[in-house]
Amino acid sequence: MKLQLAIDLEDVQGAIDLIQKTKDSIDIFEYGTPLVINFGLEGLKKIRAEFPDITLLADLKIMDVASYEVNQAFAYGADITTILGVAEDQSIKDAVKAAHEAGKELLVDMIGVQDIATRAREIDAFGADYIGTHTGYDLQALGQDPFETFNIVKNNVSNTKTAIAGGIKLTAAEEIKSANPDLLIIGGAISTVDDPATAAAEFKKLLG
Ligand SMILES: O=C([C@H](O)CO)[C@H](O)[C@H](O)COP(=O)(O)O
Repeated sequence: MKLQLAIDLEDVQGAIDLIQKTKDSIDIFEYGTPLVINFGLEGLKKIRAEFPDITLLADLKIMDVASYEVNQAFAYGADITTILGVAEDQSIKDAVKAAHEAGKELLVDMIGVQDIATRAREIDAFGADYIGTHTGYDLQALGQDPFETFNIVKNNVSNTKTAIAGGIKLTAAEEIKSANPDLLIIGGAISTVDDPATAAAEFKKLLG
């Protein structure tokens, strides 16, 4: 199981400081959607310049013009980018093709998908690298978590690596272990605490 830190901060220097503090424990750093909104891909380029060797995911949550946007993410330094599972089939197929032609990876984010089992099987057939079960902030605020949906996804894919995200805290250790995703994505539970380095190390220890 790999650990991804979602950096949903509102400034690039804060992201750089957070990477510096946590890099011993994190496998993949996510240039989060708030950074994309505030600084575009120029912020990603700055982070790549500071850290040439880390694995960077750009959380673009692409919906259309997939080949172009996927390639832009890679041109600015990403190793992985994201498209929404609710996008058109053609967009997801184009995104997979563009990512693989570039020698990079694509994560399909299932946020907002209603028929999880059917869409998971379809995305599995499209050849995406990761399928991400994701309870967004707006549903976290209503008390929802991603674990039940994750199991539906896991039972409906054969080739695609599984990822899980959405308000996951260390107190969910037993659920994390039982879900056993290929990629555990943690944001606020590391980035908003007083000691992010220790929090990241605790998650890493849990992954074994
Ligand atoms: O993708 C995310 C969200 O939509 C905001 O952009 C978060 O990165 C994801 O939910 C993980 O962060 P936490 O929920 O804070 O763990």
